[in-house]
Amino acid sequence: MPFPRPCVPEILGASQLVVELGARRGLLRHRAGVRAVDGVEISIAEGETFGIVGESGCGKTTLARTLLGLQRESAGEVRLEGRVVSGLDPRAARRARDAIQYVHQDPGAALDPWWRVGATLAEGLAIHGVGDRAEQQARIAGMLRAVGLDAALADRYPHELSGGQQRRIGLARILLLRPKVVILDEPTAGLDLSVQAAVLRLLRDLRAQFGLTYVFISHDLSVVRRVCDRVAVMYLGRVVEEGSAATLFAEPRHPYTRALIAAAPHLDGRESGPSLPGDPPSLRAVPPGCRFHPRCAHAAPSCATSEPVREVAAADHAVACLRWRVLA
Ligand SMILES: Nc1ncnc2c1ncn2[C@@H]1O[C@H](COP(=O)(O)OP(=O)(O)OP(=O)(O)O)[C@@H](O)[C@H]1O
Repeated sequence: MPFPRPCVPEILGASQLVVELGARRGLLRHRAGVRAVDGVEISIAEGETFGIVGESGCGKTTLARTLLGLQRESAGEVRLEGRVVSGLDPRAARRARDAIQYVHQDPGAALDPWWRVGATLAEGLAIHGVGDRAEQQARIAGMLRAVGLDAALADRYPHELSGGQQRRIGLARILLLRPKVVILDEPTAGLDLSVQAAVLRLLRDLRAQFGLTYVFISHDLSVVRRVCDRVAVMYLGRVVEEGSAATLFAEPRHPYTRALIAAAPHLDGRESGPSLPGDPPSLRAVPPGCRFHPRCAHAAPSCATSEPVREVAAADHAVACLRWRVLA
């Protein structure tokens, strides 16, 4: 049975997506591959933060690489902004998906240790033929400020930056390419709680500033529950459950989702995870009667929703309020 979906336009989607890895087909030796992605159907709405969770090895990274065009699909299709972008050769596949960028889970790995940060950032712009040297430098300085860093950091080498600063540089690097969809692979892994909160707040601000859609891959269910509008749960290459974060964590239906939530520390119904400075102190502390979602463009009289919608996720609100808009 298909999962309920929000009524805002899809920006990125996949149907019947299958990815087999490691298969060998020869005359004498034949080796079956691993179905790392097995019939996945997803539809990600413009402007939302879509979480993908599941245990190690369930296929999250392979799905992300396939959406990006770095891994060829064995069957099925990938859609970006209403166009089918699958079934192409690797270079064409990646080119067709310029609007999707990936933030690596190890930000240091995406930076060349021998290059100053500014040179790495400029290289991305040069490859995409953006501006002359002066314009590139101006854009880099502006983007470093947008991610909360001093422009002077462009002169540093990666090892001269903290983990949090490296993550911000990783974000600056891909945002310079003006993506519409950003795949964040474990964006808070290895950070202490206060740095996690700062990174999550930055991600939220950047989403609003640049009109981004996020695909948020994480093992940390407390962070996923806090920042994602909708969540897909993967198990053995399949999406076994998908729904709004609020509903999925409150009333998980699939036994695997229940087990995953039961195994997660601090997910006993209390607010958990890093608090985000600048957020409402607690979503639950918003007085009942607030009738519009933070990202709904409609004030109470014109909004079709009658619930205290700050307590539900954006996707639920999107379903309830047909005129829901993303304020980017
Ligand atoms: N190149 C490959 N050849 C064969 N099998 C692979 C290859 N890469 C990954 N796999 C297998 O595919 C499955 C999915 O791997 P994937 O890395 O996508 O999982 P994941 O959910 O991202 O894991 P993690 O959370 O640990 O990063 C695993 O069983 C893995 O062993």
